[in-house]
This record gives sequence, C-alpha cells and structure tokens, in this order.
Amino acid sequence: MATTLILASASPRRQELLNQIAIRYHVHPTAIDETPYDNEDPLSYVKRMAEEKSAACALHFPEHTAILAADTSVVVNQHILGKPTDKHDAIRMLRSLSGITHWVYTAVSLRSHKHDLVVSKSEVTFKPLSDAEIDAYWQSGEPLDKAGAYAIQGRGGIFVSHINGSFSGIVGLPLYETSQLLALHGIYPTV
Ligand SMILES: Cc1cn([C@H]2C[C@H](O)[C@@H](COP(=O)(O)OP(=O)(O)OP(=O)(O)O)O2)c(=O)[nH]c1=O
Repeated sequence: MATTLILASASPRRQELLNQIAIRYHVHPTAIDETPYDNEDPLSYVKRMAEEKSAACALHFPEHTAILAADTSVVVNQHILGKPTDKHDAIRMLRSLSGITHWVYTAVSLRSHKHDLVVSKSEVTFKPLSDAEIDAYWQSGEPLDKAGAYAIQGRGGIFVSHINGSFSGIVGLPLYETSQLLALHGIYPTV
C-alpha cells in the first residue's frame, strides 16, 4: 500500500515543487516558534526548524505516517535572515544583500518509521541594488513572506547575477535531495 505523505507546510512554493516532481501529498501546516536561540549558528537553526515542524505535525497523525517539512534561511556573514517583519526590516535585509554573495540553507526533515534530514546549501550573488530598486521591489509585495525578503523565482530573479547550488533549494524545497529522502522512505513519483 502506498505511504500517505503529509506536507507540513503553508508555503505554496513547497507545494508547487512537490507537484513538479509528481509526488502526491496532503497539506497540514504547523505553526512553531521560529525564534533562533541566542548565538545559534544558522546551520543548527535550519535543521532544528525543519525537525520541529515535522515533529509538531506528526502529533496529529497516526504513527508511521510520512511527514515532510522544510525550513529556508538566508545567511549573510553567519547571520540568519528569516522573513521580514515589515518594510523597514525588508529594506534592511535587501541592503545587506546588495552587491555581495550570501548563502541560502534549506533543511528538509522526513519522518515515518524513522527520521531523516538533509540540508541544501547554495550561494547566491546579488548585483548592487539602489534604494529606488529596493523601494520598488518592496512595493511589489513580493518580499513579505520570503526568507531574506526576496524570491529568486519571482521579480527578485533580476537581482541575482549568479548561483552556485540548487535553484529549487533556494525557492524552498531542494528537489534532488528531497527525492532521495522520499525514496529512502518508500515514496516515489506517481506514473
Ligand atoms: C530565498 C527564497 C525564499 N523563499 C521562501 C520559501 C519559504 O516559503 C520562505 C522561507 O520561510 P520558511 O519559514 O522556510 O517557510 P514558510 O514559513 O513560508 O512555510 P512553512 O514553515 O509552513 O513550510 O521563503 C522563496 O520563495 N524564494 C526565495 O528565493
């Protein structure tokens, strides 16, 4: 019998990415406290977030149901940029990314009869951004629900001069690593 997969995420991007690789799932988002611990390093943070999201979701389902969760953070000089809280925060984030290379970490957690976790790390280089460009981008509405206040798959794509890593990982669910994890748990694309 096919394993039921639950996607513990409210992110439309994660749903679209799973659709792209023909994986069947049900959506059950979870809300957890996403505040980093004092001095928590970014890698530990994304791993902990993905694990906590899948664990919180698993409480609502019978044992052995497969639960998939992920967390994406933008990392600049070892500082974690999550989703901006307001315009001021988004502008601060975009200014800090202007003209430099940063990291995007996405951790993916999958629980069924066992727990597995993978982390995708990508480098993203931005062109220098003027205040006018940043302001216009904020007005587009795109930054608000995105880690680091940008979306590479949206209008923010014009800021990105180079990437080294996984495009889908930057968007929120690294497809190569996720498909490997799913296969470990007996979950495959529909034919
Ligand atoms: C860097 C980047 C992030 N993002 C998005 C992916 C995630 O949805 C979001 C990071 O926030 P997350 O906290 O990882 O995810 P979420 O709160 O949107 O959803 P959930 O916790 O329910 O799974 O930023 C993009 O869409 N494009 C990008 O280029």
